[in-house]
Amino acid sequence: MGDMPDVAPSRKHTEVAVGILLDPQGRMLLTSRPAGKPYAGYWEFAGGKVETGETIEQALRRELHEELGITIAAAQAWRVTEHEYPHALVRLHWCKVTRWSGALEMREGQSMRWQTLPLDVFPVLPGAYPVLAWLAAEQGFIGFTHRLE
Ligand SMILES: Nc1nc2c([nH]c(=O)n2[C@H]2C[C@H](O)[C@@H](COP(=O)(O)OP(=O)(O)OP(=O)(O)O)O2)c(=O)[nH]1
Repeated sequence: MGDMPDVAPSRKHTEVAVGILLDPQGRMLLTSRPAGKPYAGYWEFAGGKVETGETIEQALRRELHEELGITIAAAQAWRVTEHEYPHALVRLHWCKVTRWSGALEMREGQSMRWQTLPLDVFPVLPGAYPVLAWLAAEQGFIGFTHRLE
């Protein structure tokens, strides 16, 4: 045990850093999951798995650079959620990102949409539903946040 990195509180979770990119008008960036990944074609917030030794912020910076070609300024951890999928039990570390440099490029062949509530993209990864509810509460938005069919 002495050599184990003191990062993940539980080994059974996959730690994921997720970025809620917000533009100056408060719109949120949603991207579609590329072919070949679980839930391909589902809409999500950009991000990905934390690698050994990385902080959440480092992982988010790496993922957003790899996926979107941007370099983010400081990201602040906002909420943490968990979701159980058939393929994995994930712990999602949600961060709001309002400042970045570089133009958005879809480096993995994804699609992107700037969205306001209610989202018009469909389907959305179920692991993102709770965060949509919190964003709605923050914005004073009442009603369904996303389509279910
Ligand atoms: N990026 C992202 N992942 C989410 C969201 N909601 C949600 O449940 N997840 C889950 C889906 C996946 O199980 C996990 C993210 O893993 P991933 O497979 O996309 O990560 P990755 O890009 O590092 O993948 P890879 O290198 O293994 O291909 O988190 C979300 O809004 N954004």
